[in-house]
Parts: sequence; structure tokens; C-alpha cells
Amino acid sequence: MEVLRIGRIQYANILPVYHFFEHDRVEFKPAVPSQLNAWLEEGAVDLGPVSSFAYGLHPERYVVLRDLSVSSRGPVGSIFLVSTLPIPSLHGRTVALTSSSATSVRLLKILFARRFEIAPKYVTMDPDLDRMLERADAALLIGDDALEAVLNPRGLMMLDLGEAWWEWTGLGMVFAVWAVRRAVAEEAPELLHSVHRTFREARDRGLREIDAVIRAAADFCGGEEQFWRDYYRCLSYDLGEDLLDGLHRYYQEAHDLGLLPTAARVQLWGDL
Ligand SMILES: C=C(O[C@@H]1C=C(C(=O)O)C=C[C@H]1O)C(=O)O
Repeated sequence: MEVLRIGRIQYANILPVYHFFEHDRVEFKPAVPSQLNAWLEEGAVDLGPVSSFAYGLHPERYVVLRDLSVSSRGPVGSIFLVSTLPIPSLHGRTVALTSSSATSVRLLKILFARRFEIAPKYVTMDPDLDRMLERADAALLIGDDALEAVLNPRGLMMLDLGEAWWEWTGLGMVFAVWAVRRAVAEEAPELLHSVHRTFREARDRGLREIDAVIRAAADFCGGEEQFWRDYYRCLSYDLGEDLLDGLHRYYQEAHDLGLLPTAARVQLWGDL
């Protein structure tokens, strides 16, 4: 295997991990999470950050790289339900779900069913807030689409899903994990090891030299430096035991609601 084809989330959330990443045997394929999930499933990429829900659907096909994730321990800052009504009033109303997400869509369904005990109707739409709110009473956005809604507030109610999960469970929430197709882990363990190490080093440097990452985000997406500083404080990129506990609780809740065929357990590469 000459190069690894690696997915890259096309949002500012991932910049602290990718900004300093350099490796001569990788090729990046950028896309929104739902597209990366599909590419990994089809074998169009070998590994990358994918929705933790997508891993939970097929844990037998993948292994997970330890110590890497896109997570929050509390507010996440870029996953919001934008609502024209108070949450309890959404019962029986229509909620638009972004087509870019897999994890957050199920997280919202879990929070609504179990925490808020309401049952709205759901429609899936491309992430365009104006069009979503023409059809629905509330809209779920993730990534840069959610950040855009934060930067251009409309005076609507905004529920941060990381915060809602934290308040309800006392646990962190893992939105994305670095999943690798099992065949790739078996065929190219040395290359994978080197890429894994490079990701962790790039992440450590990105967090150490966060000012450079913040400047890149502000150049690329606009917004004040302080905005990005606060945003990156919300996100975690490790995969500690506490986050695995949060993820396993999410899989259990998803399974209980019939959203996942099994309550998946994460299999870390190297623990096989
Ligand atoms: C923090 C985020 O995490 C993400 C949310 C995902 C999902 O809902 O499926 C997948 C990958 C991450 O981009 C975000 O997009 O804002």
C-alpha cells in the first residue's frame, strides 16, 4: 500500500488536528461527515474521522485509532438546534435535520425522546437554515453551518447538543472517531502506525500552538480571533476513558430507541 486515503472533515472543527499534519504517504479527501461515512463504507477512503454513529452501525468492519476524536465535555459550540419555539412546544411539530450529520441527528432524537419526552416529525434537508425554517419549526445544524448561525444570530432559541447531553448524563459526547477499515489495518500496520503517530503529534502541536490554528480559522472562515479561541476551548480531540463511557452510553441509548442494531462497543486498534 503506497498511500493511505484519508478523509478530512470539511469544517473548522478539525483544524487543530490537521493544520500541522504532514506525511508523505497520505492523500486527503475532504467532505462533510455524512459523505466521509459513505466513502469509508464503500472503501473510497481507508480511514479518517467519521461520525461515531457510523462506526456504531458497523463496528465489525472497522477499528478505532486510540487517543483521537472530535468530542466535547460540555458545550460543543457547533452543534445546535435552532428553534422558533420553546423545546416542549416542538412535540408533534416538524424538525429539519441536516443531511451532513449522522451522530448529532441521533443524539437529538435521543435527547427529545428520553430527556425532553417529546416526539416531533423529522425531515432531512440540506443545511440551509432559511429553507429549513420555511418547512420546519426548528432546524439541526452542525459544523460550519452551525458556526454561521452563531455568527449571524436571529434571536432564536439555540440548544447546544453537547451541553444538553452533559447536563442530562454527566458525560462527554464523542461526535467523531478515527475509524480504519480492518483490511487496511491488517495489510499496512506499519504505515498506519506512522500515520496514527503523526496525527497525535499534529494534534498536540495544534493545541500547543493554537494561535496559528486560530489565525488559519479566522482567515478561512471569518470571525474574530476571540470567537475561535472560545470555540476551540469547547472541543476535545482525545479519546479518554471518560469519553468512551459517554460514547458507550450514547450507543446504548441509540440501541434502546431502535436507532442501532446493537449497543456497540469501541474496539481500539492494538487491542485485538
Ligand atoms: C463538533 C462537530 O462534530 C461532528 C459531528 C458529526 C456528526 O454529527 O455526525 C460528525 C463529525 C464531526 O464534524 C461538528 O460538526 O460541529
